[in-house]
Amino acid sequence: MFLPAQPIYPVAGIREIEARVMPGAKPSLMERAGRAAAEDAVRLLIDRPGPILVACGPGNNGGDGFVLARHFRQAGREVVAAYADDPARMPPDAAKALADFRASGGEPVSSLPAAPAGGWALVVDALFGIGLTRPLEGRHAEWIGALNQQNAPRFALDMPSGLDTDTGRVLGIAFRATHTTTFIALKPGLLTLDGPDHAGEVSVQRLDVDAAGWLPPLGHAVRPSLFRPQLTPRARNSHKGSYGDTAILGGAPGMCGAALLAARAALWLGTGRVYAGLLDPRAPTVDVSNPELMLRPADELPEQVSALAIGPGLGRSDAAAALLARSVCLDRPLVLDADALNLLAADPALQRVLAARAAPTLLTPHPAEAGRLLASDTAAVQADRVAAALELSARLRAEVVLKGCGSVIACSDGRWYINGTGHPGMASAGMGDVLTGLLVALLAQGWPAERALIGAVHLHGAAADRLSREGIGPVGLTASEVIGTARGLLNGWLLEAQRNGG
Ligand SMILES: NC(=O)C1=CN([C@@H]2O[C@H](COP(=O)(O)OP(=O)(O)OC[C@H]3O[C@@H](n4cnc5c(N)ncnc54)[C@H](O)[C@@H]3O)[C@@H](O)[C@H]2O)[C@@H](O)CC1
Ligand SMILES: [K+]
Repeated sequence: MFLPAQPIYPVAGIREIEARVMPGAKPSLMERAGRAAAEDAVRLLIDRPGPILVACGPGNNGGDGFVLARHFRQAGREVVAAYADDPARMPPDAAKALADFRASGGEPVSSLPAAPAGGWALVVDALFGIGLTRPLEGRHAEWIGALNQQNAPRFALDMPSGLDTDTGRVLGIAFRATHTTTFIALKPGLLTLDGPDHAGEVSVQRLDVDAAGWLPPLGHAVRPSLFRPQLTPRARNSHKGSYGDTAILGGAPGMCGAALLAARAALWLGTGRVYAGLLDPRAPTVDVSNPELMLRPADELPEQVSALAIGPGLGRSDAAAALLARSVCLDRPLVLDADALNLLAADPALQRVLAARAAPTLLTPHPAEAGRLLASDTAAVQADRVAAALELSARLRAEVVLKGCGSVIACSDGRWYINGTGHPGMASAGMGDVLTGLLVALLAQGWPAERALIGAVHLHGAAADRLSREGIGPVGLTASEVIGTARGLLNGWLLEAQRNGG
């Protein structure tokens, strides 16, 4: 269960590792890649007889395709390799892979053949990998369009062609894989933005390369092992003061629900005492479904809380701005969400105060909020989510989660993570408020900022994933439902850690 975290490298990192490993590599990395991919295909994808279509491109990704095609030929499968570029311009390793394919009796065809009567057993995309530099067009784009129409498992080698390796952006058109086998290590483009919709299931074939040994990674895929050290049993001799006090600030007129959702999430995730400070003068004084919560006017909150969050339902009134300015000055772990981020974006002086805080600051923007904070826009943020999250983190000296498909967590020292849990059913009202509540609960219980952020983001998505496996979502999943399941998952992990000697 607590699998080690996997490193993620952008193109430059993969190239650096390859340059170090390749000179002495026997068999060549391409030979290893093609063979490993063929093994994955047999193990995971091919469930019927019939021919296999391999579309090969002009570079080394095409070379991987020819190695895979040769292995299938040698295993007695019928293979059609399609190749439409100039063989004279192939890089040497790929040219050798083509020659070996020919030596095995294969001969590439130069146009994409129509599917046989019974369909392809497998469609393999070996057109482009990490060397894609511009949008696909012309014949390559047509081929991808046609491959995407095939009623067969679709298998991408290293990257789905057309998907930018570093950012997950589709350049023109991209292959829609049911499975991607990626080589050496994960790449950000497989995990964020359009990546998950195009990569399908992802497996990593390391090709006997110890990537982290050659180049220490800055990026990692989020795994529970990253917060495993926090999963320690509660002491029997403890009391509610042992698990922190937290305050959620927000709840302007018409938006009390947001603050109450965050407060409920903080309570259900184990905080000792939870205050909700509400701006609405007509706000309820008790939450009848969670009478444990202490509801107060926003300006009457105790200042000695263990951690606080501001933003859910905050609005942008003068009172909200004053509350934010006060919160930033408290020497406590602080989560900023929603309109707290929008108010901060409009106040450069407050940004300077925030960046000088000694206690941890955690920001939970969606792309539009991140765009405002960076004085750019949503499109610019989405164009490179990892870079945007890192820039925000460095500028404001904060731990940041940039929400969205493949949430990116950035730390102010340059390390980053991409989360893989969650699904589109989470695109619904109140989901962000619940994340804020989960996060502040972990902070109040003493989790260090980075682990709390990783833990809350992972847990939030994992709870939604579990619910959708039970038929609750993706359609119609509500934020309230995530809270109870998140609690169940955290308790399950605690138990498991305990059983394993935690
Ligand atoms: N470098 C190596 O030794 C290894 C590479 N491997 C494979 O090789 C891939 C990288 O190989 P390459 O660097 O040759 O890159 P690719 O094979 O991804 O593609 C590069 C070629 O495509 C062209 N190109 C880029 N964008 C294009 C576009 N939009 N339209 C038309 N042509 C375009 C480039 O000019 C270049 O000729 C990896 O993804 C992996 O699959 C693996 O075999 C492992 C070892
Ligand atoms: K590919």
